[in-house]
Amino acid sequence: MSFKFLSQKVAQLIDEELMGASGGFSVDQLMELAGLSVAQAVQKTYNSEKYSRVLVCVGPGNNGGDGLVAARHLYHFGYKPSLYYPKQPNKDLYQRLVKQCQNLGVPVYESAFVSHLNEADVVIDSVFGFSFHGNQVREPFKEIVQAFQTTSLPIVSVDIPSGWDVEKGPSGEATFQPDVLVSLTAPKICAEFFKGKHHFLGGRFVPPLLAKKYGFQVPHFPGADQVVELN
Ligand SMILES: NC(=O)C1=CN([C@@H]2O[C@H](COP(=O)(O)OP(=O)(O)OC[C@H]3O[C@@H](n4cnc5c(N)ncnc54)[C@H](O)[C@@H]3O)[C@@H](O)[C@H]2O)[C@@H](O)CC1
Ligand SMILES: [K+]
Repeated sequence: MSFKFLSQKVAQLIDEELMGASGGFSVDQLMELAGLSVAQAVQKTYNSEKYSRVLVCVGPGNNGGDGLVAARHLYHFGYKPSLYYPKQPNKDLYQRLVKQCQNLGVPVYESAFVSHLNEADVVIDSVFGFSFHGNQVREPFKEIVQAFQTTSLPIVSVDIPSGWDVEKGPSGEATFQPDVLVSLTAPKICAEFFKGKHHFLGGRFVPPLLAKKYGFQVPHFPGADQVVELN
C-alpha cells in the first residue's frame, strides 16, 4: 500500500476538522488514543524487563500530551516510566494528565536532563509534533534535542522526530534518527527521511470519509491493535 505524506498545513487542517463541529471529537479523546498507540508501539518493540525504564520527554504542546498519556499506559503495561517535563503549561488538560501519572508514582523531573537520561533504557520523544517551526530549537528543549543527537539509547519519536522540519526532515541541530517513529493519523512528509527500524502508524480514529477528503488511505489495523507497522 502506498501512503500519502501530509504537509504541515494539511496535518493542521485535519486536526482542526477532527476536533471541529463536523468531526465531533474532543482533544482529550484523540490524545488518549494517540498516547495509547505510542505505548503499544513501545510494548511491541521493547521488552518490559530489559527496557523497563522509559524516560518520556514532554514538550509544551499536544505532542507532549501524547507522551503524558503514553506514560500512564506504559505504567499499566508493566514499565517504569518517568517524565521529563521542563516547561509545564498552565493548562487543565496537561495538568490532569500529570496528576494521573503522579498518582501512579511516576516521577516528574524538570531539570538535570542528562542525569535522568543516563538512568533510562529507552526514551520517548514527545517534545514537538507537527506544529514545530523555525530552524532553531529554543531552550529548555534544545538541551533535550542535543542529547538525542549523541545518546546511544533507543528513541521512540511521537509523530515527528523533534526538531526535524515537518516537511524537510533532519535539519539544523536535529539530525538524529529515532529507532522507532509513531506517525499519528498519517505520516508527515518528513517521515520519508526516517531510516530507523520500525515505523508505526497510530491514531486509530480517522473516519474513512475524512481520509478520502484529504486523499490518504487508512491501512488495516490488525485485531484491536492501536498501531500498525508500515513497511
Ligand atoms: N490530529 C491528530 O492526529 C492528533 C494530534 N495529536 C498531537 O498533537 C501534535 C500537534 O500538537 P500542537 O499543535 O499542540 O503542537 P506541538 O506539540 O507540535 O508543538 C507546539 C509547541 O511547540 C512550541 N514550539 C514550536 N516551535 C518551537 C521551537 N523552534 N523551539 C521551541 N518551541 C517551539 C510552540 O510554542 C508550542 O508550544 C501532533 O504532532 C500529535 O502528536 C494528538 O494529541 C491527537 C491527535
Ligand atoms: K516528537
